[in-house]
Amino acid sequence: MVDRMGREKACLITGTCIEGRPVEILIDETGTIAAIDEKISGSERSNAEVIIDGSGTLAMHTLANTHTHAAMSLLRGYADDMILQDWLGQKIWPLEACLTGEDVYWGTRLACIEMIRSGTTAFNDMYFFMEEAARAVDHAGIKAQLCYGFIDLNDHDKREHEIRATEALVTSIKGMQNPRIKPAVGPHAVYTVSPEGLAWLAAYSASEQIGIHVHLSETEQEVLDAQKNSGKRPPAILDQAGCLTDRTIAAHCCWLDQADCRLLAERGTTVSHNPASNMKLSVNRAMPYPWLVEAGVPVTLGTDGCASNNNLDLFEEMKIAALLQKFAQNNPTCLPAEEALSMATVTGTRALGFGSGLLVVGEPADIMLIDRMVPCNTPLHHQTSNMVYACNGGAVKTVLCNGRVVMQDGVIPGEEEVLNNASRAAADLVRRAADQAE
Ligand SMILES: C[C@H]1O[C@@H](n2cnc3c(O)ncnc32)[C@H](O)[C@@H]1O
Ligand SMILES: [Zn+2]
Repeated sequence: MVDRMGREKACLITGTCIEGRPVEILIDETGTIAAIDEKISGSERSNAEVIIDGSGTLAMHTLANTHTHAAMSLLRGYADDMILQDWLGQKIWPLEACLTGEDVYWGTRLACIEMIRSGTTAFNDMYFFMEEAARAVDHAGIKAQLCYGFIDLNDHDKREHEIRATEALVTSIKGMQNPRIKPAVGPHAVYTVSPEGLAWLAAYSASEQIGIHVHLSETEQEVLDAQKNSGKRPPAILDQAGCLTDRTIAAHCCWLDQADCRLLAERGTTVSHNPASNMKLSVNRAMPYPWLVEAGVPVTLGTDGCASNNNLDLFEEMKIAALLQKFAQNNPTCLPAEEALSMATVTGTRALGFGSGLLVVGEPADIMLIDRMVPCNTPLHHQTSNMVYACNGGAVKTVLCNGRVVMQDGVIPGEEEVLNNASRAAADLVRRAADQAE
């Protein structure tokens, strides 16, 4: 907890519940969970200078969004109901050519507010003007792994430009020395990055010991083109360049075959499942969840950007993931609620390197307090079932990140200013793109 002067303070959450057990949670001045007990003892509770009344709530670890493009919140509803190649080529990339750093700042602030409102305090982001995204995450008080979306289209000069942009972002984020913000590298996909670009990114990420965030095997076309152009499937192309590592998060992965899944498992790569985006862009195949689990690949959850989802609510994503897999496998036991919740908490948080994703003593106090007295939590036979199948992010009342309150009883300081600036930035961006097209 931080007071008005910016000093860290110990804090106590009273009156909440963890898995049906009434508890109090003590958070020390470093933002770590110090104690969880039915009643925190008098000597310990006297350390807490701030009390948060959690009565009528359920306390849970917050959620981790492992694939998004946060500033695409400005493009929400701009281009719907199209296939991926047309959506990117005809609508999204022409608009993105007109983006400014200020757009990315306000778009990312807007995305952070939306994520906080729905219980997400850590995300994995790939976009442009990422120094501005880092500033936005810093101001929002949550956690992110940020990378520049590297696209060289097999062009030498573009590649040099993308290399400089990647290095500049990594240097800038390291210089911030903010443990809530990490740099990564972001090869967009095998169809937009040359083998030389991929090899440079692999070597650079290894030397800096930072993550790799990539789109992988999203469409059948991507796989067919890769085979036609190189004789290899997309995971093998990434692997040959050194981009499949235990620091890699690969998004989508809808068109993997069983051998691809085994390769990802051998390399320790994590997958981000993005079911809403995949269905909306109609990629025509569900990510092969049973094959990935059988191979031992960690599977996490991401929303993708707001132009293909069109929100950042991971509660909705948990439900959509569970329903899509059951439907695709014709098996109602596939991806049960407990697994959907683990993907969004434990596996996602670990993949981003922000802790265990568990609400236990010694871990960062990344905590959401969920309203118990709402229809989606009435009755509450099985809490996990309510979280995955009944609730959406609207049930979240209060959110802490590293022990700092970022939303209390539905109030996020500065929200109105962010909404106003994001609306203006979105309108100006669309106007500039229309002028450019004339
Ligand atoms: C960073 C770039 O990635 C683009 N993008 C957003 N969503 C997708 C997707 O589902 N597949 C491929 N590329 C995507 C984004 O618009 C940026 O240009
Ligand atoms: Zn994406």
